[in-house]
Amino acid sequence: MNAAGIRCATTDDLDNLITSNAGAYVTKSATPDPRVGNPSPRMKGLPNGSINAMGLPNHGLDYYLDYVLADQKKRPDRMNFLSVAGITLDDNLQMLHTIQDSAFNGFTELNLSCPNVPGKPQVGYDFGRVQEVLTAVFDFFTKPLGVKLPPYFDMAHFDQIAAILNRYPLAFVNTINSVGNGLVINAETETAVLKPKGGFGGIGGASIKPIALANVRALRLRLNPTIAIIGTGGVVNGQDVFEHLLCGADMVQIGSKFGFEGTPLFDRLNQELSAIMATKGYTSIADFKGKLKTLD
Ligand SMILES: O=C1NC(=O)NC(C(=O)O)N1
Repeated sequence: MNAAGIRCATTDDLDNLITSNAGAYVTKSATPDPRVGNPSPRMKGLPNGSINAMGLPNHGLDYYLDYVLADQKKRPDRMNFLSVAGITLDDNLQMLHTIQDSAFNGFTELNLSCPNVPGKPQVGYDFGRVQEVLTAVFDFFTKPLGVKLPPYFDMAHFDQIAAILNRYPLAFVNTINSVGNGLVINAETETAVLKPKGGFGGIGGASIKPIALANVRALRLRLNPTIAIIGTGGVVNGQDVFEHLLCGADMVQIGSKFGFEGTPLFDRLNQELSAIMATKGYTSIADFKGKLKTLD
């Protein structure tokens, strides 16, 4: 499926996704009200990925909630994900109450990892805040909900975030969001390529795959088996999908590459993954999911 933020901000984008061979879709992370986001240029394609400092531009929760409600009426058998990214805890709770009180029966993805709202730290890097948010959310929210996490880079942090997440009835954890606050420069003009935040932005694409796979594997080894894992980050071909699944992902999202290639990507990845499975004699993802071997 797509990753939140990529070709999923408008009803046209979402129509393209539901008529594609993607297994599911997720909507652009919503704030309670429409949001313009950061000034452009705020996203740049790179030779092996992308950098972005979008700043959560979106049409507001009602726009996306209306869309998924209409979709679930038309296609009750299909999975859909509604992403929310409140700037404050109150915004998140307000949006989740709206979703809880609505007829929506799909998955909610609570984005705790947007790196691009100036002055707002990523909740995912403040473990106390993560606990505060999830305690408040699960005080009332009973529908399937998962969290979108930033990448972690320290074994103790994998231990700490997993210990927190295991205390809540999460349907899934989506790991990772972009690698926050990288910097891409144009050496010829001696200028940062993005306008917002002095050019700092989230990095996506092939270069972040080792970080994404590590986070998928570390969390799969630590989270309760009742918590599914969506693997996101660095997927450009069927082998990358295979590697995410091997690390323990139950589903895979594609961001940067989907941004460049569009919906034909899903057909290509499905074909490439099927070819790899056939070569290896696997007839089902269950044959190899989570079965990464180590050298010890
Ligand atoms: O969670 C997010 N991750 C990103 O890389 N960018 C967007 C954004 O800036 O809106 N949000």
